[in-house]
Amino acid sequence: MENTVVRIKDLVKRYGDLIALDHFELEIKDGEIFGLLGPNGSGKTTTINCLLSLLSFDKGDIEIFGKKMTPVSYDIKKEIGVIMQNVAVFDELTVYENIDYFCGLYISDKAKRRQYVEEAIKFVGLEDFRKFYPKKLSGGLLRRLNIACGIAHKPKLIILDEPTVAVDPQSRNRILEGIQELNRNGATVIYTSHYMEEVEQICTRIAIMDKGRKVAEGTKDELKRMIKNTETITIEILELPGKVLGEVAGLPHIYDADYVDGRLVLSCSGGKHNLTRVLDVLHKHELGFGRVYTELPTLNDVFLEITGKALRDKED
Ligand SMILES: Nc1ncnc2c1ncn2[C@@H]1O[C@H](COP(=O)(O)OP(=O)(O)OP(=O)(O)O)[C@@H](O)[C@H]1O
Repeated sequence: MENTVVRIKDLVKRYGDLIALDHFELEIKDGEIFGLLGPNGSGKTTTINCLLSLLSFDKGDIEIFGKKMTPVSYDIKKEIGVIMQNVAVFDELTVYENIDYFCGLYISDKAKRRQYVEEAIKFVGLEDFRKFYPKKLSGGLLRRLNIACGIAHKPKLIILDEPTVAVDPQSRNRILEGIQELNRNGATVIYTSHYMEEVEQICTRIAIMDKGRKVAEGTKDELKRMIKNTETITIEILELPGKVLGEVAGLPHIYDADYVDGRLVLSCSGGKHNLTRVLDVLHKHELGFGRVYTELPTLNDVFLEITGKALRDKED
């Protein structure tokens, strides 16, 4: 369980003047679902491409399964399954033929290959689409085909680069459950995404990237413990006199209080009875209020606190 599957040391990758990876380090252990989380352009895809030796780099070392990774490390490559951001299948081949083609790159025994292809089709739920050509598949089904092509040869390390972009919720859930099942069956998984909810849902350990650097790493609980925020309280309230806002802001454990558009938002650090104390103040001043909710910190809060900006674009 504790064997190192991937080790990236001091990786530097430049595109001209742009430093895409800035002394990036990473260690991934056997059996992990490792999440590489970061906003667009933070260097996730560049990391994966360097890892796979698809891209040369300026400095650093990469080892996979304890061996140095090079463009001709075919013994390593055959143990890796890759599902890239852009769907890469042949339009002129059917679903079955596509999976058979990719599986055939690694598995020459025909009977074994037939079995593996059938297992992959079943795994992604494309049984009814065996003879379909990719053009006839919806975006979600096409993604599932892409995944089947990447995992049919039963790789020990599976790398998925944003596999759920532009995928409907049903296919998205299926993909996430599928990744967890592959992991339960023994595969180590690297999963890149800028969707923090997905990473929170399935990843056992997470590295957060920004501008080619690793800004934080740990389990999701460890990451959340790194920041000041432990709870955000929101109270819908029509009117809030300035002196009451001041009183609330002065309560213990509240380090930020904001009242905008009828919403009082309080950031708390530690403490057990923050909400009760706030409501006591409102009662004392006989102020009515609407909905009240409290939220635990998210990975976005972690990113926000470390980098000063939100993790993902609004349109996502
Ligand atoms: N071929 C290239 N030539 C020049 N710059 C590039 C190239 N590929 C990537 N970059 C730049 O390198 C940086 C890292 O890009 P990369 O695609 O690795 O980020 P990412 O985190 O995977 O983003 P996304 O979520 O958008 O895929 C970005 O600033 C990007 O514009």
